[in-house]
Order: sequence, then C-alpha cells, then structure tokens
Amino acid sequence: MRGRLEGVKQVQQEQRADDASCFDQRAAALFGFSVEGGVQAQTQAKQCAHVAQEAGKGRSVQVDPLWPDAPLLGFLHGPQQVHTQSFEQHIEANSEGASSSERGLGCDIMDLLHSWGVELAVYLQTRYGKYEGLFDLASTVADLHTTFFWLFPIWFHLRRDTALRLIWVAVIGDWLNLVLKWVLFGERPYWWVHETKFYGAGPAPSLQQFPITCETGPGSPSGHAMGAAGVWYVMVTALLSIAREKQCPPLLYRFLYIGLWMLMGLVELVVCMSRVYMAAHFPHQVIAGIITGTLVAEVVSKEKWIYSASLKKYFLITLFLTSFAVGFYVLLKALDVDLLWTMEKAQKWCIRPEWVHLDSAPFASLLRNMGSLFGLGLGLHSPFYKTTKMKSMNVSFRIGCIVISVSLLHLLDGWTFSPENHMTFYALSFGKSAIALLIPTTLVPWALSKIYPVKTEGKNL
Ligand SMILES: O=P(O)(O)OC[C@H]1O[C@@H](O)[C@H](O)[C@@H](O)[C@@H]1O
Repeated sequence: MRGRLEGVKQVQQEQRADDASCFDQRAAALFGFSVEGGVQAQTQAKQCAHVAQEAGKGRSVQVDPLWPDAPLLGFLHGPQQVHTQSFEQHIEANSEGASSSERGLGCDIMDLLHSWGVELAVYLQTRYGKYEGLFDLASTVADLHTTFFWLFPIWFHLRRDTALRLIWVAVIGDWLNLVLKWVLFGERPYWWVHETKFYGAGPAPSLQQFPITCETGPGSPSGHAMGAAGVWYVMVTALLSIAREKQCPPLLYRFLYIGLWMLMGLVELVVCMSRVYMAAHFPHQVIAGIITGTLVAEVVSKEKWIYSASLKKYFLITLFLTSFAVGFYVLLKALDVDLLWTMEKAQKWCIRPEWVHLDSAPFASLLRNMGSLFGLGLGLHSPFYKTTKMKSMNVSFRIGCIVISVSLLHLLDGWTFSPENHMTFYALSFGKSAIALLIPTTLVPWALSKIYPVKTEGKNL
C-alpha cells in the first residue's frame, strides 16, 4: 500500500512539475529498451516506477508486489503524459530489437484505452447528435436522485421490501463507487483529451461538452452505470418474484423473464452510450460500473437483515460508512495524496463554469447517501410510522401516499443551497436527503391517516 501511495504522490508531484518535456524523452527511451525479454507485469511496473523516479529527479518511488496493478488502477495516469508521439510512432521508435512483450506496454495500455474511448465518443457525438435529448434523459434518469425521489416512494407503498432493498443497494453501491473512484484514480475524457500528450504535436480530437459533462469526481467506475445496474437489478428481480407469487403461467413468466432482462440490458446500453457521448466516461469505466453495480445488488439482495434493521444499526452503519470514507481521505491527505484532485481538473477544463456542480463532488454524494440511509432508519423507526403501518395497507390510501409524497419531494427538490461554504453545503445535503426519506416513509402516511379513514388490506400489492 505504501508503495502505491508513494506512486500516486509521485504522480501528483510530477503533474505539478514543469519539466515535462525532459521527462518525456527519458520515459520514451526507457520504455523501449530497458525491459528484459519475457518480462512480467511487475517488471513493467518497476519500469514505470523507474521512469517516474527519473522524472522526479531522484525522489524515491517504492515498488511493492501490488505495484503491477498500478497501470490498470490508473496510478500511472500522470506518466501517461510521457507521450510526445502517437502510440504507433512511439512503439515504432522504440521497437528496434525488442518484441512487443519487451516494450513495457503495461505503461501505455491506459493511454490506448483512453484514446479508443475518445474515438468512440467523437463517433457518437458526430453520428448520433440527433439523440442528444435521449442521452441527456438517460443520464438524468440513471442518477440515483431518481431512486430517492421517485422510485423509492412508489415502491415503498406498493412493496415495502423492494423499496428497502432499493435504498440499501443504492447507498452501499454509491459508497463503494466513491471508494473505488478514489482508489482507481480514473480520468474523464473531457479533461484527459486536453492534458494527455498521447497525441503529441498533432491536434487532439475535438470533444464536445454538455451541461451534464463536467462531473467533478474521478471517472472509474461510472456512478451512473453502477447505480442504474443495481437499481434495475432490484426492480427486475422484484417484478419476477411478484409474477411467481401470483402464479403467473409458465409461458407468460418466461416471456416476462426474457423481456425484463432485455429491457434492463437496453437501458444499461443507453446509459453507457450516454455517459460516453457526454464525454464524462471512457467505455471501460461504464462497463466496470455495470459489473460492480450488478454484483453489489446481487450481494445486498441476499442479506435479509436489511428488512428488520434496528435504528441503532442504521445509525452505526451510517457512522461507519461516513467515517471510513472521511478517514480514508484524511489519511491519504496526511500522506500528501489529494483525493479531490479531480475538482481542479473539472474547473480547469469545463468550458462553462456554471456546468461544474458541487453536488457531483465526492463528499456531496457521500453525505447525500448517508442522509438517505439515516433518514430511512429514522422513518422506519419513528412512532408515527408504527401507528400508520397497518393502516397503510389500503390501496387507495397507498396511492394517495404515493401521489402526495412524490409531489412533496418535488417541492423539496427545489430547495438548493449555495456552494460557497462546502461544509454547510454537505451538511444541508445530508439533511435534505434524510427528509426526502422521512416524507414517504412516515410523514405523509401519518398525516394522511389523520384525515383519511382507511381499511386494512393484504400485505403487499
Ligand atoms: O461516475 P458518473 O457516472 O459520472 O456519475 C457521477 C455521479 O456518481 C454518483 O455516484 C454520485 O452520487 C453523483 O454525485 C455523481 O454525480
């Protein structure tokens, strides 16, 4: 771990250093010749570290057995700036007497992946420009905001277990997304294309930006793809289990099964295309998002205690997840690694300052998620909830709860706060998210039960 951190620190220091061209030449020379034939990933990684050390003019880089992962983990995104030539020229210039395995390709793989991603984004922007509205909608709907403000209130009054699962999957998934983003140090196309030296002296591809392009967190894995995969997994499995409970005929069930999973696949595809189109992600990042999101949903769905967790448990889990993320940030800060390195890049490369939003920042999403989890715990354990939960079985009562909750949440959503003071912004984000969960779980059912006589019906719809 120490070696990795040194590597990251090194990279951050190098990014600050103004001796890039000297670094380029040393790196180009070293990449080509000093790797022994048949080398394994670790040797390549040491090579990269050596390059960084050279460039760092004697600052030490420790190499540990974990370091081989570093290029894939994005830790060498600083050294990506070693290129003064195109990838092909670079390989050609350094290939004399060396086989491809001898060229230290481990150091270049991320550049290559990024350049392919940029090509795809340019292709989508050129070819599918007329679908910009659809892509914009896909990214907006895939944001977890939709889960907290729309899907949850609806599911909560139709099928409570599914609603709880949605929140747990969304919160745990998004928390993991944050930690992975911090660990993987992923770039985003909209700034990478300006900072890389991959394209050498030639023009870099021209990537358009949109109002939702300028995300301020790292790029890998995609939060939208991850969130959408988790949330859709929960909804599809819930609908299939309702069909089984209702003893749906086998043929119809099969049709439903295939149809729902295909629908989910289609939605994911559009979300992924949207993130690449918006120049917010490289393709490998959205694929990673879908895989991790599905895994999180699968694992969390197996946990039965989430349906009956005590308030103490909600509190402790919220505290643990928050402290872990904050502790991780503080620890790395103490080691001179700034996990908020992406904020500066967003501000620097976004073509319109008003497209950079603090609510896309890592701590804003952390506090929002924690507020939602805590709000859910409070809602489920409030005395109001206890008095209304039996009454809320009536269908018209449930529909009333859904309509009023969604309307109130829409009003709550209009409450925005100034980003000037970050601490206040994060604290208010926490509070707003907690209220957003209290409204459908307890406040609306309680208020409605006071004015609306209800009859108790079956358990779930
Ligand atoms: O990684 P992506 O797809 O750009 O998604 C970014 C979003 O990721 C979510 O996980 C965060 O909650 C949001 O705050 C953030 O805006």
